[in-house]
Amino acid sequence: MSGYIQEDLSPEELAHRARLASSIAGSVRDLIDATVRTEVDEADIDEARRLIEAATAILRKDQLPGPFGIRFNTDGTKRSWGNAVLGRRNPIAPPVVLHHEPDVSWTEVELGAAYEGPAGLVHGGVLALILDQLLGSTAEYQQVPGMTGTLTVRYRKATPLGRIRGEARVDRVDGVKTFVTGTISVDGKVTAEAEGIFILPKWARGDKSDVLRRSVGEG
Ligand SMILES: CCCCC/C=C\C/C=C\C/C=C\C/C=C\CCCC(=O)SCCNC(=O)CCNC(=O)[C@H](O)C(C)(C)COP(=O)(O)OP(=O)(O)OC[C@H]1O[C@@H](n2cnc3c(N)ncnc32)[C@H](O)[C@@H]1OP(=O)(O)O
Repeated sequence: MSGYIQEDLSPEELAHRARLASSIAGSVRDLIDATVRTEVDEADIDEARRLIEAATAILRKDQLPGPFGIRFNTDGTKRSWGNAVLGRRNPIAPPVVLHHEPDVSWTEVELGAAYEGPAGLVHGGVLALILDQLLGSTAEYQQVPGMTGTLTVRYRKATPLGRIRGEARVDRVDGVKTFVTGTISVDGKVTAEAEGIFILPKWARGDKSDVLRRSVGEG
């Protein structure tokens, strides 16, 4: 399967690239929030556009031919820096930082104006996006990874924009299928519940899944 790349970078080089990735993505994320909320006049919009287009031209000077892919590091960690939820380099990603404990994986993330659905509330698709990754990464961390086969979300209460907490646990494993449950909560109250069935695809069964199972955690 293409897009999975082994890269041998020194820890110093990796740390350096991580800093660069986070800094540019953070600036663009701030730009997205500023764009959603700006009230400036046309002259300021024109000036801002000129500067943004100049910045884009600088970044376009040297580009990957396609998406970032998933890169495996020598220490066994991997980088999914283009990932839509976790991607360190991806300003569309909230970004979600996952914490894995023996029985539970969790995240706390601040969702601002760019993630709005109903007025003042988090878009349901954004919650599903976060739950998909959280539940999928939980399965991966427990060494029973898979692609999302089915994700079911029950929205119990509206989720206001701001700080949310996600939690997930592996419920059971049945052959190549891992069943994971999770919640989104705000101020200790559950606003959404999910169940995901993660399936190890045929192409990743056997020896390849051993490689994958050893490569957990984001570098
Ligand atoms: C270097 C190696 C790398 C290997 C990587 C491999 C896997 C891990 C991938 C990622 C893990 C990492 C992190 C996870 C974190 C992220 C979460 C987000 C992940 C995504 O964003 S991912 C994108 C959205 N996702 C898709 O793009 C899936 C498209 N789809 C397919 O790729 C296939 O459709 C697949 C694989 C789902 C199944 O295909 P298949 O041919 O392998 O399965 P097969 O027929 O063998 O069925 C086996 C058993 O699963 C049952 N079954 C089949 N399909 C089901 C379904 N949909 N729901 C419930 N159960 C289902 C059968 O009924 C049978 O059950 P039973 O054994 O009981 O009969």
